[in-house]
Amino acid sequence: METKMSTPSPTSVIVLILGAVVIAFVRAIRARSRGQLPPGPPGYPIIGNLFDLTAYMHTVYTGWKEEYGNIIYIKVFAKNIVILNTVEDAIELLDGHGRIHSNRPRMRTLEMMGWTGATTLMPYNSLLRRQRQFIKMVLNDKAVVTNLTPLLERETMTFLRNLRDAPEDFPMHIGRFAVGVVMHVAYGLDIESMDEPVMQYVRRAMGRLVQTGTPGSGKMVDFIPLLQYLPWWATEFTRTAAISRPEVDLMWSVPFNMAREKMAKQGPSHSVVQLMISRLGGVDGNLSLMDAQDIKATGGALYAGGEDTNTVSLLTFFLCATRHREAFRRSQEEIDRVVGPDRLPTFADRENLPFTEAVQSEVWRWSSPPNLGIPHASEEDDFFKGYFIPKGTMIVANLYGMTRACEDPEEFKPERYLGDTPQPNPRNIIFGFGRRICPGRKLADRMIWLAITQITAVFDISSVGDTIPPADFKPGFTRHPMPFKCNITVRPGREALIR
Ligand code: HEM
Repeated sequence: METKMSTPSPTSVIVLILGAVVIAFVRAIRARSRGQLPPGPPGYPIIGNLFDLTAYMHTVYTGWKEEYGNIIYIKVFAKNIVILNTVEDAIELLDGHGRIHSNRPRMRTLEMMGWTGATTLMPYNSLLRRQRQFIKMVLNDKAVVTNLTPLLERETMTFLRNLRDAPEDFPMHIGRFAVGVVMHVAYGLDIESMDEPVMQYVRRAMGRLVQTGTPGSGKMVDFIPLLQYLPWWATEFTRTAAISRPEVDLMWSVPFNMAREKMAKQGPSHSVVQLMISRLGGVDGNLSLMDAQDIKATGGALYAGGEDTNTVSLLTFFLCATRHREAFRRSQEEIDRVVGPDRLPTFADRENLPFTEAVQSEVWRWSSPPNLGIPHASEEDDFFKGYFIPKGTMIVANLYGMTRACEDPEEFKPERYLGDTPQPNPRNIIFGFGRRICPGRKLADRMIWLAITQITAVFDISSVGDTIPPADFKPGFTRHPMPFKCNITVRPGREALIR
């Protein structure tokens, strides 16, 4: 644990806070003098909308939309925040004005926890572009189809087997499936069991990250940067950050070293970390310290970006299958009709299974895995739809709100994507926008499709007795359903499909 920070006196802390307050005030006056900011709820002098921040900002923003419209402005201390509530505005601003709005705000919460350098946190600079290029080489549409299909088929079969053998542990099997795919894609490592030592390191750091919640959802250090200089023992968060840093260091280093060793023995696999090591000249020890750190950070970001989002997607699928039996049965009937009982559905069947496709879409719309996009930041002043967006503004896409801009948003209705006037595809929302759009979206789409479709073909899923699990979710960056139970049984005549 790092304990070496010097301890500031109470006077210097007060001076630091007063300094931040004065800077906030001056910046606010300058911003207002340059143009009209978007509308938003009134805040208090100096602290702005601080008291509006909660762990459920997505529902707050969605409620504000009724009152203030599609583009909303709030301010917390010196930080300008613009919330985008519609897909059209998000595409126009984050994609159309992508040159200006592709940066990330400093996320000091995460930096203090040791995540500096991870793709997700990087400013839009040449190093970030290099990370994304390497990720793209492994996860572009064509590579995902040609190189990763055997991996997805293998991992899905393990998932089916685990569900058959211990159905009550379905949340654990979901986690294992997501880990199996992501560890392979990120590092080229095949994980047999969640008890492997490397997974202990990875899960410890991830557990703390997931608990931390949405960037910008209320940690004071994200709004008063000077607080980062508080001693490690001063607040609950500084203590958490101090514990997290060595954990993240291990999470990044241990699988990186394993990938490097494996590669030295077997040659490079189709994985981002191994590709980066080989292209940056590192198998035989020639990797510079900076490159090594950059590769570790990319691996860590891939794991963090891919594991939890996919776990949440599948937990939500099981929740929906339990709550909405008719939709699940209709999907089963479609698969039975198209594929028959004697084999598992494969990607070759995908275009002939429109209802099952619609189930996947509706799972992602009904509960967008991340409630909010990862914030973008503006590199320059900009004008958008008559509003002034000052340089440095944090721009948040309200994914939850966007997926609810439809008729009966709380209803689970896959039919909304079928027929003559289908509703827009949630895949154009939940993966974010512009130059920072999720680079793992094609992989996520295929891995979730295969898992959902094969599980539907093989298993019956139902409630335990008459208890229908509620649609309750934990707070946080991703939308985890509250723990729930369901019955999972192999359908009669389908036993032989699980090998
Ligand atoms: C259902 C699954 C997933 C969802 C919903 C999702 C969603 C997102 C969103 C909303 C962003 C932010 C985009 C923006 O800034 O506008 C993002 C970024 C990112 N995602 Fe995903 N993601 C998923 C799966 C994956 C997978 C499988 C991987 C890789 C294995 C991955 C890796 C990343 C990375 C590295 C970033 C950061 C990109 C950057 O900052 O430039 N994600 N994802």
